[in-house]
Amino acid sequence: MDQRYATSPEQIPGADTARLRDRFLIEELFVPGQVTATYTHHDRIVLGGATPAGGAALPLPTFDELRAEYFLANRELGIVNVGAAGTVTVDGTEYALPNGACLYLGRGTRDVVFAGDGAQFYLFSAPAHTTYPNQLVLKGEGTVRELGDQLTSNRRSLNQYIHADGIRSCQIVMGVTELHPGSMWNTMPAHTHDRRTECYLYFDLPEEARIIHLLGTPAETRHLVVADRQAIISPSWSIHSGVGTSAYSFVWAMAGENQSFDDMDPAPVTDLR
Ligand SMILES: O=C[C@H](O)[C@@H](O)CC(=O)C(=O)O
Ligand SMILES: [Zn+2]
Repeated sequence: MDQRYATSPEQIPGADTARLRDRFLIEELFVPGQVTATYTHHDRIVLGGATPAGGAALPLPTFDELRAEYFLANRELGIVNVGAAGTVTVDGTEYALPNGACLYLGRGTRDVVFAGDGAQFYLFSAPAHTTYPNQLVLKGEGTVRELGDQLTSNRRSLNQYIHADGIRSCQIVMGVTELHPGSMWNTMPAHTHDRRTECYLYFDLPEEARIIHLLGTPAETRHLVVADRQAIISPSWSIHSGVGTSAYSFVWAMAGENQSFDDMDPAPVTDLR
């Protein structure tokens, strides 16, 4: 399991490209036949991918770093399938996850088994104090918010799946934003939320395209060049916004002090440096 300790905004000035990528970018999540995981000490989020292959079922292991008998002993998990249709079997109950479906698994869920060649299950987990029920929601069946404008190249549909008015959880707030064709910008004007860490998994970006992802405090920004199906960690003090050389989608997911989606500190465009 990849371990990433927490970073402070004081570490941003002077960080070169390699350092920024080591700290904030996860380049490979979907490795056929494997479950990958990164433990970030920002809000103790674990994110990764489960990619079944060769017709074999792929169990979710526990990891030494968790000091837990099984992965979900003290945690909850949000899953979004960004690949072909697959299944997740949870303590004997099979859930079918077509592309774009989101499954929530509560604390205490013991056995989690992924299956389906071509399925790519994105995993986002946070510590949980109690058990909320396991629940599945299909693509487009959450709360949908239409954001942005063609004139500012940021028309996008934001789907909220795990949130206060949808699938309930202890900490996780999770959904998928889809850029409309011809729109390239997400989350601009940008924001921070000092009470939550957020991660983005960019996907459905053409192979030759890239996203220029902005991070840092509003007064001290940097960028990462991000390829398809790579993830970024955005500490509470960092903006998280990107522009693609092509349209794309991303899974956004947060954990921390509260679950209030609109608890954001705006970072006006004219304040960015
Ligand atoms: O705190 C919320 C997150 O940054 C995202 O949900 C923003 C987003 O998906 C978008 O603007 O398209
Ligand atoms: Zn945010």
